[in-house]
Amino acid sequence: MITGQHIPDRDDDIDGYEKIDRYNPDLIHSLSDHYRDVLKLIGEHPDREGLVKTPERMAKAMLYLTHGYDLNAEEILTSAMFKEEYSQMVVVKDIEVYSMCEHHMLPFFGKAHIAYIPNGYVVGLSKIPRIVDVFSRRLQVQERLTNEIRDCIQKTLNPVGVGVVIECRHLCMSMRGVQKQNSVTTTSAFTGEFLKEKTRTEFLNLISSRLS
Ligand SMILES: Nc1nc2c(ncn2[C@@H]2O[C@H](COP(=O)(O)OP(=O)(O)OP(=O)(O)O)[C@@H](O)[C@H]2O)c(=O)[nH]1
Ligand SMILES: [Zn+2]
Repeated sequence: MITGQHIPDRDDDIDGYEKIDRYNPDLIHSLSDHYRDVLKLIGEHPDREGLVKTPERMAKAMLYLTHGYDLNAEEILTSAMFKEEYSQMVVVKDIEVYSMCEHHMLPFFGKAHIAYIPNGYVVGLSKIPRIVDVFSRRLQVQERLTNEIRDCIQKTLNPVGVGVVIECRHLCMSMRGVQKQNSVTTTSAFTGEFLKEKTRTEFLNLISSRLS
């Protein structure tokens, strides 16, 4: 039985998710208590030396792995938009993705490749990987992650088009379940010019080429 349970204040709303005070010590304490119970329920001894600090570590790790709920992708993008007459495709590829599937809360990880064609404004390059983190550091499915990144860039930057390709390995498919060690899932989402075959092909060629 957990005592002194901390129920987070829910007073704000980002992207439809309720904002919590993620690093509130009471919340960490309450989550640690739950993880201590989890350890007992899987047959472990939470008081043995190696596990004494584990519930707190798990609580802090889980709060970190879901910190994307606290971030506002539109704010991040609008904080670094610059008027620029560049009208060719901008591609940021091989962006590391670490997320957790919402079905098993096991990691999926891999790479995102993102492109847009500016429409009077470019965005600070670092902001593109930052918005990948906003949406990936949540409980996700790969398809929704892909669409959320596309929609956020389209809505905020209003480019001529956006292309997003994500390739990931899902631990719920390799270390358990169907146990396929080498399968990779690819998802994609496009708007505007990227719906045309010529532009999409240019993007796909650019992300498959390697710098020597
Ligand atoms: N579409 C999609 N499915 C996912 C993703 N991550 C995990 N899944 C799947 O979610 C499904 C959940 O299916 P269930 O049958 O309810 O769960 P399960 O019994 O654990 O399924 P198995 O993994 O087949 O053992 C599984 O097929 C997972 O492979 C994702 O990002 N996108
Ligand atoms: Zn899963």
